[in-house]
Amino acid sequence: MSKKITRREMLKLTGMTAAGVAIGASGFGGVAKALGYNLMPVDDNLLAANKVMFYGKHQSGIATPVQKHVYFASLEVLASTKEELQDLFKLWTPLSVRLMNGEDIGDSTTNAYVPPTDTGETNGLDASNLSLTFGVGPSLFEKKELGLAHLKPSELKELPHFPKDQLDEAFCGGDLCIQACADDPQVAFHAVRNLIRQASGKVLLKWTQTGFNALPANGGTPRNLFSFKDGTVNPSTPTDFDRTVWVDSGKSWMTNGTYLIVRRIQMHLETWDRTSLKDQEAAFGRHRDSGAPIGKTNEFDEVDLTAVDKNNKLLIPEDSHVFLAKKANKTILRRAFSYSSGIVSATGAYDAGLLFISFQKDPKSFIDIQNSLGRLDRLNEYITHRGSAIFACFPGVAKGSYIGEALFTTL
Ligand SMILES: C=CC1=C(C)c2cc3[nH]c(cc4nc(cc5[nH]c(cc1n2)c(C)c5CCC(=O)O)C(CCC(=O)O)=C4C)c(C)c3C=C
Ligand SMILES: [Fe+2]
Repeated sequence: MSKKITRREMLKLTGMTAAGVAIGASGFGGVAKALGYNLMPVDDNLLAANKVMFYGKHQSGIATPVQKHVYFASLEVLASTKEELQDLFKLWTPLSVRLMNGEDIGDSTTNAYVPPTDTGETNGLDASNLSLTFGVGPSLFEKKELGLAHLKPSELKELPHFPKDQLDEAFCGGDLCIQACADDPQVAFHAVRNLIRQASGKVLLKWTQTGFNALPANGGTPRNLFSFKDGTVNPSTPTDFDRTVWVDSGKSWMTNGTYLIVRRIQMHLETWDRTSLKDQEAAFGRHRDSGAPIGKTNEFDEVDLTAVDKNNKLLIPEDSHVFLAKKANKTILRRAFSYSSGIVSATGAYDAGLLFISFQKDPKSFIDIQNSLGRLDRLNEYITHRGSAIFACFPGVAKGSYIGEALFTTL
């Protein structure tokens, strides 16, 4: 059985690295071995209840059916060499498998005089369909000390300023991200908390956001805080995902990876709640209760942008959200969560809205859709974009490999 790394021992390890102790060409792995650690891969436990697989061609948390909760963390990297960062991902790999198995990150502590290895707040809970998705932001490649500049994909650029953006730096950017999704909020939080704790001195939390989804018992589309079904038109088949989400083979270290775009969008519930149902439906271009396109009956009926009423008036208004989004003729995977984070102190309004997360093989698809929504989208009256970040999500991890290996082994 592999020897687990306790926090105290980890502090010794990270402390040594941070202090610049010569650790030789084999880096962290060498030090770990010398101290008696076994960084052998941990397996997905096929018998674990409510479990999402860690290993695979693609990372979890993308094609994984959306869970009830998210804990999204954007991180600043403090590691000062590429090897240090690589070692961090090597360390996070077996810990992530354990977390997604619903296990503690280490053996339970028998010595009451040291802090427990695992923080412990998920004791008694199962894996709760935890998924973990790791990505790297454009700013990581600008850190000269890491020497990664030549590996930055041309698609990985900070997003342009969009009309109506009112971004708050407190919810923007990041060198790394961890998207932890689970059906229990404490399981998602615990995963990020323990990964960060074991990475002491290597990363700092930059910003975080929790979110939730109201998943109907019959498995239907969740409703957002404006009460509309959100996520109806989305890729669903493996062919759709190949077309829309996964970076094609031959595209360097990003092959089988994808680009994650996150936008923290405040939804002005007070204004919405004073709006007539007719105007609410006109803003989206869909009926609220059924989720059907205006003029149709069923949620999944085709959205026909040319359909007219008896007066030859477009059924789906030209300035509606759906009309403009569809008009861009680009596809993305939307995997959003609602959020509620108290109030905006300056106004007393709800700080609530949508943690919009999309995955696409090329960020240009998102940019084209957002530009199409632009100043015209009737929804703009009710929403404000407050946060924004983009991350390149690694391909999936093969057993025996580690998160991000393709990036670190490309010359
Ligand atoms: C740039 C991409 C998009 C942003 C930002 C965005 C914000 C946003 N959307 C809703 C609610 C709904 N969006 C719906 C459809 C829809 N939205 C986008 C893109 C963005 N939305 C696309 C590509 C589509 C699909 C268009 C199509 O082809 O039909 C819908 C309708 C139901 C559905 O298909 O999911 C809703 C509802 C909110 C509240 C919001 C910001 C807060
Ligand atoms: Fe939308």
